[in-house]
Amino acid sequence: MKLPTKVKLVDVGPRDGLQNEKEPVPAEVKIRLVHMLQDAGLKEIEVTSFVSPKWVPQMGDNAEVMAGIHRKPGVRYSVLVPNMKGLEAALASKPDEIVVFGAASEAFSQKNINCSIAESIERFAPVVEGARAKGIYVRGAISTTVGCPYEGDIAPSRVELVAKLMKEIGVQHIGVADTIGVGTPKKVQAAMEAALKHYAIDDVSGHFHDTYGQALVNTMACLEMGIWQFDSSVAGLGGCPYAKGATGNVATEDVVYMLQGLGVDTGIDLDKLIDAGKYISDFLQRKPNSRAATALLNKRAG
Ligand SMILES: CC(C)(COP(=O)([O-])OP(=O)([O-])OC[C@H]1O[C@@H](n2cnc3c(N)ncnc32)[C@H](O)[C@@H]1OP(=O)([O-])[O-])[C@@H](O)C(=O)NCCC(=O)NCCSC(=O)C[C@@](C)(O)CC(=O)[O-]
Repeated sequence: MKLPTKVKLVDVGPRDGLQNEKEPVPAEVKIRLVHMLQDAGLKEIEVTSFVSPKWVPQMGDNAEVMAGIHRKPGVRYSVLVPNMKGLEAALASKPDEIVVFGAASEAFSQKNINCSIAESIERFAPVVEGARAKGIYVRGAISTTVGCPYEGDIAPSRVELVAKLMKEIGVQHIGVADTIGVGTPKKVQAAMEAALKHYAIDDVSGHFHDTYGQALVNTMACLEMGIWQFDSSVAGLGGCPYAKGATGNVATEDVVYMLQGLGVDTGIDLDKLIDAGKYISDFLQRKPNSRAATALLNKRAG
């Protein structure tokens, strides 16, 4: 089995991880979490989203959080942007990367961003153009690539179509998301193959929620295809407000532990990462949702 020799993890904890929290998480806590993640060696952090605060109140402090970060050289800071209003606000906070986010399912597109897939592409086109004109890298996330909470199974052809549409408007990288964590390895590989019809292997990443405990094995299935970029969330935080019942992303700690065991370089210090996960979990008054973090914290406690 030939695996990639290095893997890039984007920690989406501060954004995807916290967006669904009911109680407000103060900006200073989010900023400290970002600082702990960068100190642990994360090279890209998805910090926040410039969406409507009526839709996702938890991200209403986007500008404050971005302004409060002491940026570390070599670390990229990305933010979600759904439309031109979001882009204008995001540009002021100088992200390295923006993420436009669509879906392979019509129903999810309507619930999440209040428009059809075709309308979303029309909205994204000037966003992509505006960001790229400023030299900002544009990633596209495709939600519900395996299953949708409203439509059920999603065929790979639907993923391929959205990847094609995103490519046509200049999106530079595609994140293939299993929003509700229903995927199993072959289904996830099929969704990835659909995206790879329009994007090179270096421009595709995986974003797996862990609802059914499949996220790590799905990550492995992608590694076997040569995919080397993944989103993950410290302490397994998160979930999408418009995907009821779905749990957080695969825990960054679990992915790092697996990759260390496989001899694949991530540049991440697992001990420091566990500290970051413990910090935010303590704040939220719960245990980290990571098997590796739990085991290593138990070991630390003796
Ligand atoms: C897309 C919209 C804005 C459309 O929402 P809309 O209501 O159709 O938008 P609108 O253009 O009609 O505007 C309505 C109001 O929102 C305001 N507004 C409009 N845009 C913005 C903006 N950018 N920033 C701040 N305010 C904004 C706008 O100014 C107006 O304010 P009002 O006049 O009523 O006072 C809305 O549906 C929305 O914000 N949705 C966000 C949903 C979201 O954040 N979901 C979670 C992130 S996606 C995710 O988690 C999945 C992912 C990426 O992780 C991958 C996976 O796992 O699947």
